[in-house]
Amino acid sequence: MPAVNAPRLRARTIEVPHSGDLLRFASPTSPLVWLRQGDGIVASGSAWRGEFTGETRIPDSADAWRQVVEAADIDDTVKATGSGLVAFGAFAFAAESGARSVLEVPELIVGRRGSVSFVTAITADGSEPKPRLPEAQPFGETDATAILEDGLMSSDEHRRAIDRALDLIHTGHLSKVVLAREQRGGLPAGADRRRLLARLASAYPECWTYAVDGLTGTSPETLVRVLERQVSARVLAGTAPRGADEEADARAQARLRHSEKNLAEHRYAVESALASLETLDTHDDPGTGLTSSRVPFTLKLPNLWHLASDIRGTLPTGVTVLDLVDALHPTAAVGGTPTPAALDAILALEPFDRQRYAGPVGWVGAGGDGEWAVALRGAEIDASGSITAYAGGGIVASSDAADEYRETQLKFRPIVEALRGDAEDESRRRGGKTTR
Ligand SMILES: C=C(O[C@H]1C=CC=C(C(=O)O)[C@@H]1O)C(=O)O
Repeated sequence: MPAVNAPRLRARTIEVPHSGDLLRFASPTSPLVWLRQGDGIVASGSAWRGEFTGETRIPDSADAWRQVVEAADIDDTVKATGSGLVAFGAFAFAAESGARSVLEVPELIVGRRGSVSFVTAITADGSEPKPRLPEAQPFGETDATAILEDGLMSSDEHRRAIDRALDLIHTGHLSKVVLAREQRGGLPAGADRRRLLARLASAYPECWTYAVDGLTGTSPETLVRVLERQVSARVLAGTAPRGADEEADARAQARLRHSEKNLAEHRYAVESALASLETLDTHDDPGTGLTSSRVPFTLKLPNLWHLASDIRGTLPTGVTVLDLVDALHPTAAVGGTPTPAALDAILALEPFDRQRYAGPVGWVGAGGDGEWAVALRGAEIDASGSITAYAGGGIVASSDAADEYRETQLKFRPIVEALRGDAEDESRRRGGKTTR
């Protein structure tokens, strides 16, 4: 286990009166945000930061977190989801990535779960933390808008990459590989990034709106969630465009439900998630008792339909949510099947570094609980405002390149429209609801 420079953190949580719009408490330039349906945690400052790279980036972070928690002095009488000592995290998709994987313990967290609002203050210098609700900061004048353009993977290159992936599938090297493309742009200097996050959260209220170390987006896919030892995960794979009117939409939903191509793509993803979680089921207690819905359901998002399956179980003794994140990543919803061959194909066929796109993003608590999503429908936005957005799709034997390209366009929509500044209007047009 790598030795970690773990300071003795002190964390104090208090309940506060209803805090209103949480985003008003986030930093305009380097927000730490985890929100769904108005609940969640936002944070500022840095009390401790761990950076990890390479093959062992996730287990190294799990070890580091154990050491940080062991050394910490925590007083949390609120005991709500996300209260107490918490680290936000984001991990690179690939071991070879140049992107840093991070765990970040902020200095101040403002959170809400249902009717409970709370503030956690954290110090690293031995001083007594003084939690109090800071003043809400109105959004800045400069909006976080940008127009994105194709990056290294033009539509022609995307088609060529899919043809090569299909060759690998037809010659028996792979059953499925998820190929992505990227788009690039830049934020105006001094932009208030909370305005972008507000549009993402309002257009996709049932998705996880996230911002960690510049990784920004709104994901429909729960990689894994542990609350009071209960484990849940939502596997998404298989996609169809929404219909233009109610009837066409119902037809699109029915077609997706019966599409052999999409059902196959989905099956690979569920099997990989179940197999990964079962590797942790080696403890003395009765086990995780994992269950998954036998037939996927259709999940309606403002921009598309997905096939979805929920997995549930109980956390084995001695395991934290970061161990589950390590076991699950990368699922076949973002890598492929078999995983090693799919990862090799991604490295060979995508002419860019995915950075933390399709990697795990979320938070971990001192008790090993936490919520992690797959970082989809978003972008890396660096400190200078330079943006790289990503979207991909699962390629299986019966995939069609033109359909796959259109699917990536649909998956770019949340971040592209929020950056254009019109996601709120779009959500209103669509009725703004995400439903099962
Ligand atoms: C890889 C992405 O989506 C994944 C999640 C849901 C459905 C998917 C699909 O149908 O291909 C992908 O597996 C992405 O949004 O960039």
